[in-house]
Amino acid sequence: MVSIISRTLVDPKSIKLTNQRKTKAILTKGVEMAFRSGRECFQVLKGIDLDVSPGDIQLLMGPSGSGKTTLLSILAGLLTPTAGSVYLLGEEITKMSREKLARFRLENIGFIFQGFNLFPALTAAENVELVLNIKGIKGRLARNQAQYLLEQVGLASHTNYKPGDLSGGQKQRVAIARALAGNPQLIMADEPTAALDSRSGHNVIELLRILAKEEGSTVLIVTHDPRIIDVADRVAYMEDGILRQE
Ligand SMILES: Nc1ncnc2c1ncn2[C@@H]1O[C@H](COP(=O)(O)OP(=O)(O)OP(=O)(O)O)[C@@H](O)[C@H]1O
Repeated sequence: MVSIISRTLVDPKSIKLTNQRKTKAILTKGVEMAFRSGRECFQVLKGIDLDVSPGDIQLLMGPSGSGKTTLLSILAGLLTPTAGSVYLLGEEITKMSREKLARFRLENIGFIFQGFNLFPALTAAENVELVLNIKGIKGRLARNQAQYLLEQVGLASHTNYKPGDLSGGQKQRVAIARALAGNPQLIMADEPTAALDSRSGHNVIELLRILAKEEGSTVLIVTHDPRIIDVADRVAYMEDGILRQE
C-alpha cells in the first residue's frame, strides 16, 4: 500500500528529468547568471534550457555580448551559475565539490579557448604531452600519443616548434590536439576558427566533424563562423541572455 502511494506521488517532471539526464550528453535546466558591478546587477543568462545528444555538434550563435561565452564557461564548470542546474554525461556538475569537478573536467572535457593558452616555453609536442601526463599517461606512450595527435591536426613537421614560432592557425591546431588528448567525451570550443585563414579554418572544422561523427564525441561550439553551420546537427541562438534552440 505504502509503495503504491509513494509511486503515485512521484512528480512526472522529475521522471522526465531523470530520463533526460541519462540520455543527454549536456543538459541544463533554468540556468541563470548575474554579474554584480557596484550597486548594479546584470542578468546575463535568463533561464537557459539546453539539451545536447551524445555525438552531436551543437552550435551556440548570437550577437556579441549576448552571453555565449558565459554559458560555455558555466557548461565547462569554470563558472558557477547563480541559479539552475547543469548535467554533463548524466552527472550534475553544479552540485559537485571543487575537487570532484576538477577531476571530472580533466577526465571528460577538452577545451579549445580563444587565445590558445599554450605554454610559450614548451614545444608543440610538450604542450600536448603535459596534458597527457596530467591525465596519467606518461613517458614513451605520452610522446607517441602527442606525435599522433599533432599528425592528426596536420602538424607532424612542427612538433618541436615553440608557440612563438608558429602561425595563429598552427597554434590553434596545437590547442586542438591538446584538447583531444586522452579522448574526452565532451569538446567545448570558443570561436575555434576565429583566428584562422580559410584553409586552416576548414581543416579545423573537418577535424571537429570527424571527432563527433567517427569518434562519438559531443562537440559544443560557440561561433560566428557560418561555415560551421554546414556540419552542425543543431544550432542554438542566444539573444540578450535568452536561448532559442532550432
Ligand atoms: N566577469 C564579468 N563581470 C561582469 N560582466 C561580465 C563578466 N563576464 C561577462 N560579462 C558581461 O556579460 C555579457 C555577456 O558576455 P559574454 O562574453 O558571455 O558574451 P558573448 O556572447 O560571448 O560575446 P562575444 O561574442 O563578444 O564573445 C556582456 O555584457 C559582458 O560584459
